[in-house]
Formats: sequence, C-alpha cells, structure tokens
Amino acid sequence: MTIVIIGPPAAGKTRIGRRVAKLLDMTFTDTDKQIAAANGPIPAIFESLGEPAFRALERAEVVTALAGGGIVSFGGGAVLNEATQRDLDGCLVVLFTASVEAVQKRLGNSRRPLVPDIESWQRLVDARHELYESLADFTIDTSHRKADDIADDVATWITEQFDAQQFEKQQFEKQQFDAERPGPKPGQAQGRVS
Ligand SMILES: Nc1ncnc2c1ncn2[C@@H]1O[C@H](COP(=O)(O)OP(=O)(O)O)[C@@H](O)[C@H]1O
Ligand SMILES: O=C(O)C1=C[C@@H](OP(=O)(O)O)[C@@H](O)[C@H](O)C1
Ligand SMILES: [Mg+2]
Repeated sequence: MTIVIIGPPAAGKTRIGRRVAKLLDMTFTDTDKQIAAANGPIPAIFESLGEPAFRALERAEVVTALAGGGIVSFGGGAVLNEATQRDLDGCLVVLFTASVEAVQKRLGNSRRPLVPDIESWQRLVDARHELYESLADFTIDTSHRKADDIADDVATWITEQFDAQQFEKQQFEKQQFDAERPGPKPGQAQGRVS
C-alpha cells in the first residue's frame, strides 16, 4: 500500500514525510526532489519552461513514485491533475494543513514560485482546500507541534490502517476456507440423524 502526503506549500510534507518513512522503515520519495534531481531547481523550471511544463514533469514523477510504493510526499499542486486524483483511490492519503500564522514563519527566505508572499499562499489554499479535503483519508494540522511528534502520530495511524487491512484479509481467507471445507458449516446445527 502506498501512502501519499498532500497539502499546501510549507505544510511540512517533505520534512515530516521523510521522518514518517524512517519511523516505519519504508522508502521515501518526494516528487519535487525527483523533478529537481532530473531537471534542476524548481524555480528555474517555472521560469524557463513555465507552469504547464512543470506540471507535465510532475505528473511523470507522480506515476513513477506511486509505482515505487512506500511513503510519497507530493508537491502542493500535484493533486490538481485529474489522473493523479484517480490514482489516489488506491492509496492511503494523508493531508497536512497549516495555519497562515505558522506558514508565515516557515516561508522565510525559501523560494516557491507560486508563493512569493503569504497572501498568495492564502489564495492558493482558498482555491484548493476543498480538493485536498475530498482526497484525504486522514488530516493532521502541523501548525502548533514539533515535526517529530506529528510524524509519530502519522506513523501510528498508518500502522493502524495496515493492521485493520491485515485483519480483514485474514477474515476473508477464513471465510473462503470454511466455504470450501466439506461437512457442516460454522454455525450450522450438528445434531445426530438417527
Ligand atoms: N511542524 C513544524 N514546525 C515547524 N516548522 C516546520 C514544521 N514542519 C515543517 N517545518 C518547516 O517548514 C518549512 C517547510 O517544510 P516542508 O517540509 O518543505 O513543507 P512542504 O513540503 O509541505 O512544502 C521547512 O523549513 C520545514 O523545516
Ligand atoms: O503548490 C504548488 O503548486 C507547488 C508546491 C511546491 O511544493 P511544496 O508543496 O512541497 O512546497 C512545488 O511543487 C512547486 O513550487 C509548486
Ligand atoms: Mg515539499
């Protein structure tokens, strides 16, 4: 099962996602890091090729990352792609949110092409929050707690989902086994016929 972390820029997807993967001993892929490794820094891609070209590169990295499994952190806009939205049906999706106050402190000197200031971050969140929420299986607010504590909570939730899946699988296999076994079925009367 692939776990995908979505949410707005500076919500902590990259930093906390990496930590979650370490806690669970799973692989970690950040789609932005993959794009940058192959094509150079993201601001330069936006500048030289434009956003549509960046989104095409991003879609290709999403497909590769989802096929690889483990913990996958998306860039904030990756879920705008409709094929990606459909792909998330088969994944566990964790949404990271953050307050405008928390993000204001985090943005600092970091360069994000679509987020030159906090007002543009707020506009982006206003436009996307319904989409983010519609895709999420679990949502966590990263505004007020340490990254490591948030990672612990996310790892616990993922472990619970795995355990629940395992239990369902075992129940299903037991039902199959009972259905195929000759003789009285479980719950069926076993009285002697004279
Ligand atoms: N819970 C947190 N508390 C404080 N700072 C955080 C927290 N999570 C992330 N950060 C910081 O916020 C910035 C953005 O985090 P990042 O993981 O790059 O976010 P995203 O991938 O969602 O854009 C980084 O400087 C990161 O260290
Ligand atoms: O929200 C977006 O559209 C973007 C978010 C960025 O990633 P983070 O969400 O990791 O900052 C990066 O992919 C690019 O600048 C576009
Ligand atoms: Mg990131």
